[in-house]
Order: sequence, then C-alpha cells, then structure tokens
Amino acid sequence: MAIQWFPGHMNKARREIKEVMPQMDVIIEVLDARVPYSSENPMVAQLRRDKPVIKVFNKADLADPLLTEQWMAYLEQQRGVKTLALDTDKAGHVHKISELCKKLVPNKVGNDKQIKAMIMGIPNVGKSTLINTMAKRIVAKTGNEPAVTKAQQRIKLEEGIMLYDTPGMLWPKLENEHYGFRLAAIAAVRDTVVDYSELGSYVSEYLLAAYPERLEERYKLDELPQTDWEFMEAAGKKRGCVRGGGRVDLERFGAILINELRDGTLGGITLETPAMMEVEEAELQKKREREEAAKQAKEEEKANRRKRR
Ligand SMILES: Nc1nc2c(ncn2[C@@H]2O[C@H](COP(=O)(O)OP(=O)(O)OP(=O)(O)O)[C@@H](O)[C@H]2O)c(=O)[nH]1
Repeated sequence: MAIQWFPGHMNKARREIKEVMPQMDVIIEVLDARVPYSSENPMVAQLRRDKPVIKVFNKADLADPLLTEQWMAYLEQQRGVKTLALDTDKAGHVHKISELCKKLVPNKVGNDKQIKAMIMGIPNVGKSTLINTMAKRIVAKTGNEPAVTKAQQRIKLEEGIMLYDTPGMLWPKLENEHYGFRLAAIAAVRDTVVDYSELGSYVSEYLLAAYPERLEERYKLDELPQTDWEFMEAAGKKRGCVRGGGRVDLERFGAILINELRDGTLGGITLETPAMMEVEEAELQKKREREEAAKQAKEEEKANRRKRR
C-alpha cells in the first residue's frame, strides 16, 4: 500500500529540523509500539548524529508486551539509543522521560540550567497526548485523525526541561509496501486511502502466523483456515458480513478486523519483529543496489553515445 507524502513538505521539514537540531541536547522520538520500526522517521537517525535519543514506545497498552521488550533490547544496541515503553494515558509513566533526559545529559542539570529536548514523531503516534501529559496542561491538540499537529511550539516543563515540538510534519518510512500496510493498519495514514479487503488480507496473513489462537477465539472458528482469504471468508460469515447470493463482503469484514485490531479487542498485538525487519531491510538494500546499478549503466550508455557522435 503506497503512502503519499509531498516532497516539498519533506524538504521544508528537513531544513527546519537541521537548523534547530544543533541547539538540542536530546531527542525524544515517539514510536507506535505496535510498529516500532515502520513508525520511525528515516531522517531522525541521519540528523541526530551522535545526539542521545529516547525512543518512546507509545500505545504500549495496544502492543504485545513480549515483542515490546524484544524491540527495546534490539534498538538499545544502537549507539546513543535509550528506550521507554509508555501508555500516555498514565501520567506517572511520563515522568520517566524527564528522568531519563536528565540521566543522558547530566551536565545540563541543576541551578539555572536547562535541557533542550526535541520531540519528534510521525502523525498520530500520540505525540500531542504525550506533550500535554508532560506539560500537565493542554498545549497540543489531540485527535484520532492523523496530522492534527501543525505549528511548532516550545513548552517549558517544571523539571528544568524545555520541550521543542518538531517543526513541520514528519513522514513515516515510505520505501517498502510492508510499511504502508502496517501503518494503515494502525491508522497512521488517512482512512480514505485504505482498501479494507486488501489491508484485512495482509493483516490476516500475519495474524494467522503470529497469533492464530486469538483469531480462533475471537471469531469462534472451530478450525482455523490456512490462508488469509479463506480466513476472511470464514470469519466474515460468522460475523454476518454476507451479501445477496451468500457472498462474503470482504471489505466489510476487513474493516471489522482492522477496527478490532486498532481498539485492542484482539489483545496486545505487534505487527513486526526485529527478525522480519532484518529480512525486509536486506531486500530493500538489494533493491537499492539494483536501482543504482541500472542508473549507472544508463549514464555510461549515454556517455558512450556522446563519445561515438
Ligand atoms: N491506546 C492508546 N491511545 C493513545 C495513546 N496515546 C495517544 N493515544 C490516542 O492516539 C490518538 C492520536 O493521538 P495524538 O496525541 O493526537 O497524536 P499526534 O502524534 O499528536 O498526532 P498528530 O497531531 O497527527 O501529529 C488519540 O486518539 C489519542 O487518544 C496511548 O498510549 N494508548
């Protein structure tokens, strides 16, 4: 599933972040715990360089706790990366972010000193909710539609920390169609572009392999079908998503499945694992190399033609 993002907006955000980044002491990157890899912004790693980053696993209440632990350990192997799992509705948890900031930049703690922390995250990961909880007041608009955050803000926290909201809007990973499907599954892209039968089948395939017992239990199936489409047919029938002629309305069942995934009815689910990510990254790397080789061959061909003339 392709996600659209305007190159002009991306360049503007990159420029603005590049400009303010040198003044920052620490980066707080908010991720969605259900897709900790797909919900990263690819530019954060490039622009932060050696600056410490706290990767916040937000919406951890909707994720699989075992995989959250696995992901946190995996990401902490990277230089300068610390992780925290949060359910931002619990104000107590949020305090841990400030404590970690102070630990990471101890030279900026005490007296009149102040830690400058930039908070970053793709739309709808819960950035505004987090900012409001940290500030203990409403400073950012929240909502379950992506792209509510618009203007940049600076928020003074009690704990000697100045929080900077990201200028501009950050895009998610766009290079691989898997990222698109997973981001759509957690509603990080606008609902209007979603084909629920296609998305439902993508998610079913993963759930059949990773959480078969949850599907069996939720959709009351005596025997779990082998393939995604067979599962959608069987579960759709059980749910009464049947059209004239007895045909299952896959779009309707797809929407039911995705909504039950999104609101936690299916239990804590994480849609990607570090092992999956390594395979996908290796595939992407090969694709990039193929594209680069094709580009070079084209340029050589062009140069040869010029020489021959
Ligand atoms: N279950 C759960 N929902 C959360 C959590 N944090 C935020 N949400 C919900 O996620 C939705 C998006 O939250 P926002 O804070 O508006 O997200 P944002 O990243 O600021 O979004 P933009 O303004 O689009 O950048 C809202 O419906 C929140 O109530 C959490 O920890 N758990």
